[in-house]
Amino acid sequence: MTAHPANAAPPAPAPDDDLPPLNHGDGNQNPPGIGLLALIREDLRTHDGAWFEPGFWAVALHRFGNWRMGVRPKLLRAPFSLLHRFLSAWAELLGGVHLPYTVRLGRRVRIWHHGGIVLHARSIGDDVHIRHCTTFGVATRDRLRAIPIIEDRVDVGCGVCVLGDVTIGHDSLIGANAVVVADVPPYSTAVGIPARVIRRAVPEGGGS
Ligand SMILES: CC(=O)SCCNC(=O)CCNC(=O)[C@H](O)C(C)(C)COP(=O)(O)OP(=O)(O)OC[C@H]1O[C@@H](n2cnc3c(N)ncnc32)[C@H](O)[C@@H]1OP(=O)(O)O
Repeated sequence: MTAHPANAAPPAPAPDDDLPPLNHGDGNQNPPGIGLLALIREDLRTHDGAWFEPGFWAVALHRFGNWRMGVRPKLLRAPFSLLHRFLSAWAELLGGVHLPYTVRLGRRVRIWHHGGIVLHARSIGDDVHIRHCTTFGVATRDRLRAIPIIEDRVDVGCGVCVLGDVTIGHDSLIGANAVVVADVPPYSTAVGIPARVIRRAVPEGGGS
């Protein structure tokens, strides 16, 4: 005998229901308090004026994709969203940097070199450095919201993977080819697979 719908067990929660939704929709992932052009000029300075670098294209297009022009109606954004999708698809194809518009991206983020870079993070802080063949993303396909947070001033070596709902604490260094699957505390140097902290350089006074 089947249970009456009113008595049926509630559906099981999805494995990542404990995590906040991704930053889709109308949210603006650009840093507050600075206009689009000033932001892109700052990104260009961060990339040493190298406007031809795919890392700069990826960051500038991300800024453009989140530009809201101070108007709310989505209709006005639609043509720009399409343009953004088209340009970023081409930039990704040519430069090998995938930086979704849903990532909350800090100021002065520098992407060195290009190729094999996939940055599906919840947020990337200010003054973060990223190199070729770096991946930020999910650890398993059943937890699609479980993606990393990269705090301010993190320096990510080439070939690094940061997987799942983990946080790389600010002012940390991640060694080349490390695979990070657990939180890294601030001011750490982490290396290896799985990454382990080999050093912590907390400034005098304890840092923040
Ligand atoms: C074209 C380009 O130039 S692109 C730029 C490429 N460069 C990068 O990506 C920079 C990434 N930097 C690194 O990987 C560095 O080695 C760092 C930052 C992790 C560590 O540098 P240092 O502080 O000088 O550490 P140091 O060289 O003293 O090594 C400390 C220990 O970690 C080990 N180690 C260092 N780097 C790594 C690594 N990537 N993976 C595994 N172990 C490592 C060392 O063998 C050493 O081990 P031991 O104590 O058992 O001898």
